[in-house]
Amino acid sequence: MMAGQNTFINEVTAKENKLLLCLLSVSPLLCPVLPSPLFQLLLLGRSPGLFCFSCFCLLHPAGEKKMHSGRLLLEEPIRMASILEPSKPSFFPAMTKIVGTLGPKSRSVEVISACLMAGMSVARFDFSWGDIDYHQETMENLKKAVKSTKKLCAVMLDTVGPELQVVNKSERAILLEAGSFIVLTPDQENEASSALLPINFSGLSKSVKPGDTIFIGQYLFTGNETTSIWLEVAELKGDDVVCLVKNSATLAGSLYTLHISQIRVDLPTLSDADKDVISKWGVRNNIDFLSLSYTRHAEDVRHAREFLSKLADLRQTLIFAKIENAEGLTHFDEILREADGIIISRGNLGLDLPPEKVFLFQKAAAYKCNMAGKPAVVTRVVDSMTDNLRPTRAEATDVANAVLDGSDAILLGAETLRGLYPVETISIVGKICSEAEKVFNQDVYFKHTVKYVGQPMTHLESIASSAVRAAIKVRASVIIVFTSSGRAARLIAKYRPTMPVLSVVIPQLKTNQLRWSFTGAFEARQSLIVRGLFPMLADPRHPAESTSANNESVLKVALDHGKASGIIKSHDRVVVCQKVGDASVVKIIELED
Ligand SMILES: Nc1ncnc2c1ncn2[C@@H]1O[C@H](COP(=O)(O)OP(=O)(O)O)[C@@H](O)[C@H]1O
Ligand SMILES: C=C(OP(=O)(O)O)C(=O)O
Ligand SMILES: [K+]
Ligand SMILES: [Mg+2]
Repeated sequence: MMAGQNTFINEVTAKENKLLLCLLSVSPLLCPVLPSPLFQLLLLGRSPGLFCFSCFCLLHPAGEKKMHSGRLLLEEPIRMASILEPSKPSFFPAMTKIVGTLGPKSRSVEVISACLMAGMSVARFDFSWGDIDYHQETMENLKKAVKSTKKLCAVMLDTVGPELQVVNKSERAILLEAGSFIVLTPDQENEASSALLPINFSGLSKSVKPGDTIFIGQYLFTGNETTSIWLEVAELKGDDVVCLVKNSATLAGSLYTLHISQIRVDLPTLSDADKDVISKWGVRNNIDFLSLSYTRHAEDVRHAREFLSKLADLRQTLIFAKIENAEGLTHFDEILREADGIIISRGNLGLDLPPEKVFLFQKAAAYKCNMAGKPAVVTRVVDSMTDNLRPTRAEATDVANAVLDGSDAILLGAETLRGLYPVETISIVGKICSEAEKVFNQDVYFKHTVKYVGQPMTHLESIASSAVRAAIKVRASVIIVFTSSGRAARLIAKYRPTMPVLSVVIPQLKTNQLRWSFTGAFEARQSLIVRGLFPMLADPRHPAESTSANNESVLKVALDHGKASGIIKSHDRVVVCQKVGDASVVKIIELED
């Protein structure tokens, strides 16, 4: 041991828990000589005056096996008959999270409750459609559903941004014939008809040229409907654009999205209407996530953050950049640095990119998010379930691939908003995710991530990765992590443990000089979009200091919670990540009866 560093052999004895293993802190210099893989380190502490040691002894490059080929699918041959065996029921639908867009078919207390029970953990309110009052009514129902089901749900506000829309006030269906011509006009006084469509953008004729392609589809178009049209720009006439209709279709509904491939729309990413909605509806409902539609530059995220920072508690709102077009794709790296998470918005991206390129963006973007430890959300997975009880085979396979690609969450749009089977959709998507998680090659992923992070790691990162490694080695049924800011829990999730992570959010008392309040609610809800994290709010009456006695009593509550929900059973092993005094500890406990 190096001078000045203590070796701790902890005697942590929870009343009902037998301590299996608990170790010590070691100098990093010693790591190479420790047997590898060693059951992982445990301690990160502070000796008087200086941060000392974090020991990171697993996966030291020396002695490690060479990296696998990198396939993120289990390499062991899969026994064919095992595919037909029914899956064991589990207390939670999947580690991958499901974001549901709430709307006409999913706004009653009953349906929202059923969505929560089926596994939806984030509710998306898309302001491209519906006004503040409409969404507030839905919100009130969500609150009732959360209360009655006792399922926590985060709230995401999705902006309109520079979305081009066609308004059909009369809502009468519009028949369009291939080969005919139609005029797009910014004059919104006009009624929509098969000869003329009013749009919300006056700069269209300055943005396009003859030969350009324009797409118009109903709000949350699904890609397998006959209600979308492709147009070719034929002629520009002042502010109007004359187009040739390329396919016959009937436009249905009150609102359509218009998309011009690879054209920059000169409108702000956060519009005045968005700012108004955020400062009214967003503030009133303490939104957990802002889904920033059509993020095209890192500056868009910085601007949104500055705006949120002035709105009371929305300082804590996380910003998810929606990458929906080629411009956002081009600036992806800088956007990722600035954003808290990414939405791979395949609805619009699927129009802006050639179809054969979409998968590559998804894989590259999810990977970059994983390495940055920021959540990746994939949209538009089971469009056909809007009208059908089962997804197509391609869709079912696509959901599984999104999980293997590393997504944290799946975002459902039309399927839950106006679909006939919102609850069934959530349930089926959850089941597919869960099956994919089982064959996700965690070993390859883990090693790659550790290598990517490099050395020296931050103390917390080494603790987090070690907790995951230890949990897998001892086949723990769950990892329990104590966290205040949520950072420790997110870092554990970054290493994609195969077991659920119970993140025990310890509230902290704070003041804004006017009133006292507790932190914790935002942090708990915000982990509901991260793969594998299951938050639990500790009782705020519980003292926040991480003394042994306090930790033990919170741990007991967490274990009881885990047992009550069926995630922890007698004789299970559990890995716990917490601070004791100044030292961060990873300990492994084995439960008795
Ligand atoms: N109130 C608490 N009691 C015990 N341990 C804690 C508490 N808050 C955080 N920890 C632990 O402290 C370590 C450092 O975490 P920190 O960076 O402070 O995380 P966070 O910001 O998530 O609280 C982690 O091991 C975490 O599990
Ligand atoms: C989710 C998407 O965006 P929107 O807000 O248009 O539904 C998408 O484009 O996939
Ligand atoms: K939107
Ligand atoms: Mg979109």
